[in-house]
Amino acid sequence: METFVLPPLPPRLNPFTHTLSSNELSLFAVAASLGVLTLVYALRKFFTRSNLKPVPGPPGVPILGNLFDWPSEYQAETVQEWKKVYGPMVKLGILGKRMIFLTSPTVISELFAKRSADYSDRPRLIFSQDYVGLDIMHPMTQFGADFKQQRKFMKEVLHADVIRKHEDLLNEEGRRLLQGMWDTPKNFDRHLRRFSSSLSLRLVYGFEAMDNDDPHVLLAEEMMQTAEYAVIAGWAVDFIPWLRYLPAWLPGVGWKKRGAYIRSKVDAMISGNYDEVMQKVKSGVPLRDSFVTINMRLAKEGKSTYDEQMIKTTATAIYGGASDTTASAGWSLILAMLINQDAQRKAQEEIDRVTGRQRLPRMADKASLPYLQAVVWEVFRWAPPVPVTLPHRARYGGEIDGYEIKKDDTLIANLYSISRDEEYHTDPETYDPDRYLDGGEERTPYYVFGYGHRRCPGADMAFAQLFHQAAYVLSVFDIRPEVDSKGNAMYPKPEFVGEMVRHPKPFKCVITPRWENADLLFQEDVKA
Ligand code: HEM
Repeated sequence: METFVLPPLPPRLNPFTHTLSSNELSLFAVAASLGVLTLVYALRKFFTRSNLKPVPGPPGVPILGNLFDWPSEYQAETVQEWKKVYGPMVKLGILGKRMIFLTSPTVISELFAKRSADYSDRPRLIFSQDYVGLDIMHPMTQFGADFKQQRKFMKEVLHADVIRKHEDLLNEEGRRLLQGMWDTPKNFDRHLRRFSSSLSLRLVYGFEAMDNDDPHVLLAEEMMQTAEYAVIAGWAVDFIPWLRYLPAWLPGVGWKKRGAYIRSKVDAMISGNYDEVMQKVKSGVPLRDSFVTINMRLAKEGKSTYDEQMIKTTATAIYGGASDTTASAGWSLILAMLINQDAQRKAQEEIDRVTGRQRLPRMADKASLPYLQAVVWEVFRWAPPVPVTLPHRARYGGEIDGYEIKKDDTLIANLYSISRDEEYHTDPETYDPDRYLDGGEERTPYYVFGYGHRRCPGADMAFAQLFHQAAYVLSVFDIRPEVDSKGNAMYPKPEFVGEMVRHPKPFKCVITPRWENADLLFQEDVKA
């Protein structure tokens, strides 16, 4: 098969929303489409008059609209600034498509939770869905029968009770994380990355990743990168659907070949890992029970309603949804503990009261560790790993607070805006676990996982994983700032980057054992 190297990513845009990539677009297509659009726009304006208020937003330019306003970096923060000018809903129009950012907690929960059936579809993206084949992956599946079946399957395997059954896995990977941080504390970010990848790989396929160069981790990363490229790079055919009928040999239609190439990568991830598990099972190679082996067995025994294709794609969606997001949360936890020494000390004192420094915490200790729970929730709020939801499509037109929503509008909730809403959270820029405790009574930020039918199906697992990581790391290590030549502490400024998943910029810290022989905790687990 013909292969080629992916070109550097164009300016990054939000998933599912696109600007035009010049190399893909024929001038003819643009000119013709602009003419048609102008006419359609004028006619529409004339014939459709509504008493509802139009959603406000930056003014833009004729036809191209807000193409040049699209925030390709720091999207959550930019939308938060727009909120101050335009209010709870901010509209951007690009080439006749309407994209509405939702910024207020009440509007978001009204549309995505209360009216979830109307606003839980995904926009139709010809390139990534038809050419790359991502339509069968849960995050991209249109709202309908397939989506509901996938969701049921996900709920069954990611339910809190099921997560509890994986405690041995969390313990094993947690100990390996501690050993890595003990041996090379400066590489804490790599150890956390491996912890997240390996945990997801083992849970889904039963493969262990001993380091970050493990071929399964590399394949998954490549697949995620190419899939993200397919979604966010910006493809003319998504704006001008008739471009799909042009033959692939025409200049400017190279995107068809590129789609096939990306599809081969995605297929390799979907089928490669699955086939390897099948092969190992057939040859009697011992494998830990995983999502794939359990469901393969059930299907073989005729006890499952899910076929092979469903098992494969769900496995890929779980791995894809889990690994980057949980790694991001893991780094943010270390950063939060570093710059909030007081919170770190309080969490460590609470852990010590429960374990007596004689063992590592267990899941059953969760109820006795309310401060640690608050520490974890506050990490999710202070640094939301997925600051804006994936885009939702309005299946019907509607009205909210006197504003008009049109059928096919793309709606994106800025979850970051909720985390910074002063009516929701006091002094929102400050990291403060106490806000949920001792009569603080602020709402637990469940919203960081989204709302309604599209709420993150991995929320319980994500919480369990970060809680476990926090409990283990804070049992054994102190996280301190570096000091300069005069002995002054050098606290990093918290800064975050990333599009779909946002994570802290690299930072330094000093990680040391809390006492001599603290390693006995994870090497022997004295009273496990
Ligand atoms: C730090 C942890 C995580 C955060 C903050 C997070 C957050 C989110 C958010 C905000 C969405 C989009 C909701 C929407 O479009 O309205 C989402 C979707 C999704 N997440 Fe997560 N997530 C996390 C971890 C996980 C884990 C551990 C898994 C799998 C085990 C997972 C699987 C998914 C999937 C499959 C979707 C697509 C759902 C759909 O389209 O219906 N996520 N997540």
